[in-house]
This record gives sequence, C-alpha cells and structure tokens, in this order.
Amino acid sequence: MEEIGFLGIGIMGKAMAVNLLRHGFKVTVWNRTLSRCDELVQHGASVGETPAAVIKKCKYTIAMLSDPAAALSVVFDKHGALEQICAGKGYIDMSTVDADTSSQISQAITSKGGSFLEAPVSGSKKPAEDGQLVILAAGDKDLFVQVVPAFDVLGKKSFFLGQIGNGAKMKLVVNMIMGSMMNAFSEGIVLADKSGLDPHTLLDVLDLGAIANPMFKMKGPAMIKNSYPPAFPLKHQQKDMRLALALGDENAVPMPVAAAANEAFKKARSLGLGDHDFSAVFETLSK
Ligand SMILES: NC(=O)C1=CN([C@@H]2O[C@H](COP(=O)(O)OP(=O)(O)OC[C@H]3O[C@@H](n4cnc5c(N)ncnc54)[C@H](OP(=O)(O)O)[C@@H]3O)[C@@H](O)[C@H]2O)C=CC1
Ligand SMILES: O=CC(=O)O
Repeated sequence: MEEIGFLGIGIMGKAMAVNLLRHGFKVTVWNRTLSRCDELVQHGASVGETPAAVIKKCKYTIAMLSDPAAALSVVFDKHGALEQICAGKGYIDMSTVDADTSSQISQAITSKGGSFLEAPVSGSKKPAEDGQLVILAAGDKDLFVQVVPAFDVLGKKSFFLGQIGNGAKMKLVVNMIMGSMMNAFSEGIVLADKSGLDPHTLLDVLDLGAIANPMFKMKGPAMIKNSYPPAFPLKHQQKDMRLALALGDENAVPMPVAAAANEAFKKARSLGLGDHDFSAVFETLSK
C-alpha cells in the first residue's frame, strides 16, 4: 500500500501507528501536541506539521481523535485535512463519534473529490497493540477494499456496514452496552465485599458462568485494588454514553439502564476521574 497518514497519536493512535510501522507500512504522523510524535519517529515514522501537510503527502490518511469536536476541528480548521483533500485521496476516520459528525465530514471530503470511510473500532489499548481490533466500517466501499491491507494489520475482523452512520451507530450501541455492564459489574463487586464475600471469589465464579467476559477478567483484579491505569479513558466512555443516549432519543428508544450508567460516569468525571480508565466508575460506589 501507499504511504499512510495518521492523525491523532493518543492511546489508540499510537498503538495503531506503531503496529502499521512494525508491519512495514510507511507512516506519516501528526498530533495536536506535536512532541508526542517523537516516540513514533523512533519507530520509523515521519512527521507532518499539520493535518493538511499529512494529507498532501499521503494517498490514505487515518484519524483517531478523542471526540466529535476534535474530529471536526482536524478536518475543518485552518491547515486542516480539507485543505488538501482531492480526487484520489482517502480519509478514514476511526474515532468514536456520532453519525451526524461523520456525515458532516463525509460530505466535506467527498465534495472536494476525496473518498471517505468511517471506521470506529471495538477493542482497547491492548487489542490495538496486538492488532486485534474489531473494525466497524461504513461509507465508500472502494476505499474500504483499498485499505483492507492496513485493516488486516490493525484488526482481527473488519465489518463493512453500508452507508455512512452505520459504523458510528454500531460502535455507540456496543459501548452503551459496555458502559452499562461496567456499572453492574462495579455494583456486584461492592455488594459482594460489603456483604462479607471475597470479591476475588466473585471474579472466579463469574469467569466460569454464562456472563464470563474478557472485560470482567481483565479489569476486575485491578478494580478490587482501586487501580485504574487508563486503557479506555473514562471521559471517552461518558462521551459514548452521551452520544448513545442521543441516538436513543432520536429513535424513541427508552434506555433507563444506560441513562443511570451515564449519570455514574458523569459523577466519576466530577470526582476528577475522567483521565483514569473507565473502570474508575467503581469509585463512585466505593466512596
Ligand atoms: N482507548 C480505548 O480503549 C478506545 C478508544 N476509542 C476511541 O478512539 C478515540 C481515541 O481514543 P484514545 O486514543 O483512547 O484517546 P486519547 O485521549 O488518548 O487521545 C485523543 C487524541 O485526540 C487528540 N485531540 C483531542 N482533542 C483534539 C483537538 N481539539 N484537535 C486535535 N486533536 C485533538 C489528542 O491530541 P493531544 O495529544 O494533543 O491531546 C490525542 O491525539 C476516541 O474517540 C475513543 O472513544 C475506541 C476504542 C477503544
Ligand atoms: O471503546 C472502547 C473499547 O474498549 O472498545
């Protein structure tokens, strides 16, 4: 494949860009805090001074940014991606955003002749490092086919879900479920502890039953120690709950469980836990 641009070297972007470099792709990176690109240079990346400079250099550019405001800013602001997008170039936004944000970006890119794919991912820091993400793509099918070699490095499975918005919506549904589960899990650990049970035994019991899952297994032991090293920052999980609730609102879907989970994540943010892992929502119960 041609050289790939990569905009946004946060927890996920860094792991993904390193993975592409490790598999022999040429990658040019940009990050708002440009100094964060230094580590990528050590892995063989080049650096672009602005999103526009990266787009100018690369046929395909991936973005992995925090939220809708960041995704829009990197495209539409001065020296943004839109300035250099033209026919023959592809823009792939892998950030978790809502369908409306994705549509705005799609329209802008395609109106300049470029092609656009939304491709949010399921899977966290470790799956990103291991190339085990689940990619939820939608938009330009030809672009999807062209970037399959990169997706095959980044993920274990790539879905093509049809029209723009479907990838964003699928991601929000998945993360709405995950956020609600994390709250139920936290309540369970606290209930076990306060009622005289060993929470470690609870983890063993859960792991052998019908609701065993990698998230409980991975996060549970650290949560019991009140340790939340950020893999998926809580502020992003709360953003996803907020966007999923808005999707529920649009479609008149009652979501009382998700709404309660969102309140807990908001509470956690108010306690200054936004940059901790989203499992830190546990602190809202144990305090
Ligand atoms: N972490 C995870 O487990 C997963 C995260 N996601 C999603 O992936 C995306 C990235 O997540 P993650 O890497 O964890 O987040 P981080 O907070 O680690 O990184 C966010 C990135 O966005 C950039 N950014 C933030 N605001 C702006 C802005 N206004 N303009 C330009 N750049 C901006 C940051 O730049 P700077 O360094 O300058 O702050 C940074 O590169 C999010 O949408 C998240 O929901 C999806 C699956 C898993
Ligand atoms: O968006 C987060 C994830 O773990 O997936």
